[in-house]
Amino acid sequence: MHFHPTSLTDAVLLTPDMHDDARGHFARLFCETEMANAGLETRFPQHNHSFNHRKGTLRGMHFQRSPHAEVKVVRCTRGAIRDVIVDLRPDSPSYMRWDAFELTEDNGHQLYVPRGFAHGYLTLLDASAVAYLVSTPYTPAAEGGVRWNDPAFGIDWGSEIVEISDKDAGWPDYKAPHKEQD
Ligand SMILES: Cc1cn([C@H]2C[C@H](O)[C@@H](COP(=O)(O)OP(=O)(O)O[C@H]3O[C@@H](C)C(=O)[C@@H](O)[C@H]3O)O2)c(=O)[nH]c1=O
Repeated sequence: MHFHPTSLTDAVLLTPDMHDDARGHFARLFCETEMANAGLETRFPQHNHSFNHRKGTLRGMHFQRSPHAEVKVVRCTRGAIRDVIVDLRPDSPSYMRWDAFELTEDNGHQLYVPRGFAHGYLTLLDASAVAYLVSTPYTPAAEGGVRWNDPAFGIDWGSEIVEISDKDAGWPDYKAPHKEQD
């Protein structure tokens, strides 16, 4: 596994070591030791999967509020997606910035999404599927979202959105969290 820093603080692109032979290839998708050595989360009590019928399907941007904030490790298992993250940590050097990554069935890249980031994706092909590890159990009461076209972020999705849930189309404009008084 190779660990590549991204333009956003603490977000990491993981690329697998491919062991090719006459049968095909072998790749280690998750390694507790390598993740720990890289200073990354190693405990993932949930493993989720989502399938999307159509190219142009957008899911996101989602996060869970503290103390239920989650790390996610996202992989495209079929087709291709544009995976987008936004840093929503006010104390981070990359606060309010976004980045996008093409994750495909063929490149096997995985995106490590730290706690405090909003995450979403747009499918680039019909019948695209995504699997992701999650570090904190699903807690609907702690769920929050950022609208895909919120002018506060100006995310470039790169292609047309044709399918989105009512929930995701309706996230309110982003408001910076209140600074705690000391
Ligand atoms: C996320 C999730 C949803 N569900 C249920 C709730 C609902 O009935 C159905 C679909 O939920 P949603 O519409 O929230 O699914 P979806 O829009 O795919 O939500 C996911 O989006 C991506 C971008 C993420 O980053 C994930 O963390 C997650 O928020 O599945 C669970 O039971 N467990 C889960 O962990």
